[in-house]
Amino acid sequence: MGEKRTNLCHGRSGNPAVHDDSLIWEERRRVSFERGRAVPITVGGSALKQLFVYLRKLHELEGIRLYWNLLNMMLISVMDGIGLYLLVPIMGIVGIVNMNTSKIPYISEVSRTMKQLPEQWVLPLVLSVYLAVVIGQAILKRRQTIQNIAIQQRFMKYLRMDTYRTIMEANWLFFIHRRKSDFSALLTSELARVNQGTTQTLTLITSLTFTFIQIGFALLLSWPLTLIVLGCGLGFTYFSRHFVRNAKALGDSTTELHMDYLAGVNEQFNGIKDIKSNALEYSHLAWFKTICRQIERNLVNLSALQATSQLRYGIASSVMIVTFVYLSVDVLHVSAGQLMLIIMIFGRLWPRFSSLQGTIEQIATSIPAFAKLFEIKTACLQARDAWSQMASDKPDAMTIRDSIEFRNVSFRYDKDSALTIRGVSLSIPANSMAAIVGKSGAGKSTLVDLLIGLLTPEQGGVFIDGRSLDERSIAGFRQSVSYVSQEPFLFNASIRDNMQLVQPNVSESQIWQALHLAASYDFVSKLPNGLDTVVGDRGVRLSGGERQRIVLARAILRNPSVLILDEATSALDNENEAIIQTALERLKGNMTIVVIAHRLSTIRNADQVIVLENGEVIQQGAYAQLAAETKGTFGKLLAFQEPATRTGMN
Ligand SMILES: Nc1ncnc2c1ncn2[C@@H]1O[C@H](COP(=O)(O)OP(=O)(O)OP(=O)(O)O)[C@@H](O)[C@H]1O
Repeated sequence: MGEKRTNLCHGRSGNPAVHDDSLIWEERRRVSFERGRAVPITVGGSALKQLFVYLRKLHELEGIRLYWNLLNMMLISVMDGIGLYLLVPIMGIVGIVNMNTSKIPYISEVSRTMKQLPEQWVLPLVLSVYLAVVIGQAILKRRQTIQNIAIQQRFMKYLRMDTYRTIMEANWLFFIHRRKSDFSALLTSELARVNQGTTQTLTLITSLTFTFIQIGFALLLSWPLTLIVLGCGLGFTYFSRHFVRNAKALGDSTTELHMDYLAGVNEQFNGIKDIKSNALEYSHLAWFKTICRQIERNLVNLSALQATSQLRYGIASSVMIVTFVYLSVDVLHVSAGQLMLIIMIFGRLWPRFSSLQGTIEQIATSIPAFAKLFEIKTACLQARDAWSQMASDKPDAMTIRDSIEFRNVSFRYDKDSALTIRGVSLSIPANSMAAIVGKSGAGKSTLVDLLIGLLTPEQGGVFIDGRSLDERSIAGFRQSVSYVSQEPFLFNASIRDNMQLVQPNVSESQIWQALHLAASYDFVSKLPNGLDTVVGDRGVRLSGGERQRIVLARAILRNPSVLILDEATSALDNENEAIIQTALERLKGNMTIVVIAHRLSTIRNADQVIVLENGEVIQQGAYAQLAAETKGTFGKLLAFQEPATRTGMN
């Protein structure tokens, strides 16, 4: 069950100063938290532009449906206004208030018409119209809510698909330089916030529509008072703009914290065995406590900000109502009906301002998520894998007839670092077996990554059958490669599912045949559930050697033109290694095999051995020929391993 991994946890666990470790994490979190707060924010800046990019996309996707939705909203607002409007004559008719409606436009005509009707009909008629309007509005509202959700979810699906595809199409170098958990955070919490931001923006549009229509009705009822309310509302919104700025700053630190939280948690659970075996639980607990505290503080600050902003609107609302009532009664001497209207207008309009403010603050908190999405997507597009630029459908696999050649290939990981591969030239004939050996860090895996086209040479080129491995040929070439990495990966599914992943229509007998070739037949057939055994997270329920053999069987099942094994037999015992050697010998005539092995007994049957040192090929030739050169690097490596081989220790 030897779980192998290379992550930051592992690096940290190697540090004996466990408590210093947690301090470093504390500092990192503090810096990242403060960075989130200290960033100079301009809500009118590029972040807002990114929100508009996505709104434009939403518009592109929904087109006419968005306008229908808007129209629906307007209808609802109009009905809301009519409902409110009808209340006035109703109250007059039933005598709740003694009001003079002659100065209110339209109402006076309606009252006059109603006076001509038989008295017993008036109230039922008005109430029926009122009921019809309110019910109609409720039905429309229901429809609009469903439409809104449908629009949001369609947009969410688009965002998910588009983001996932864009990330998947980025090249390997991009993934090397990025924290993988940031993609998980983006596809989960950050997209949820983007969804919330879009929802809030739609809500803002709805609220604005409602507000404008209600302002229209209010202007009809009493334009001077409406203008006063409007002036106060706008002034108040202007003086509350710092709340929006602070909400965005808190949104920034929320994004940082989500990403750090997910990165840390992922790392720790991937490295749980190291944590438990080295008793590092407490240092990680300290980190977890710190980040939880920061998340808590962040959310409390956000709620406090929103509550303070609403409190200010609440206080302003009371002060203004008191002032209006005083002015209306004592200074303007308005009628009871008019006063009723003033209170109704105020009661309807003022909450609109505070809800608009609240919505704008919520949009501001989600803007950093839009910005993050935009940033990662742009980086992915800039690092788009050459093959994905050419192929939108799965291309056909390529058959290699002649050779794979490296012509004077040089490569470095970062532009400021030294070359990792230096002027390598070599040729691997089709259907032969080549072994790449060398000390740790010599550049073997990098060479293989260049061969597969995961990395692009800085100088020189890789040629397949004399044709450069470029964006036109790479997609087909990748289809013909099976690669078994140093850390064999299995999905948390059954052995059968893991096999079908590479060949969906494979038959049971083909699976057993591949398992047989990979020396796995015996142990799989002895498992109580056979092929249906679930292997656990990354294959954790299997031993390291068993995992390697299943992954090897999966690679063979694909029937590739090129089979690449990067330290794929390191965890096997001598008996199983011998079985795999025989299998490779059998496969050799049908496919090109490239093997990286520290254990030199694995490559005894190789047609060609390539010895790397510091990224250069220092020896190349048949196994026996290089073994005979006892002063050469290969001869020395062999001499070093031979005693161990003799005593069966490797
Ligand atoms: N992602 C990376 N970024 C920067 N440098 C890297 C990266 N991956 C590898 N290197 C460096 O490139 C050099 C060659 O690494 P590589 O993994 O190819 O060696 P290797 O021969 O396969 O080693 P091993 O046998 O230990 O797996 C090493 O010095 C390593 O530090």
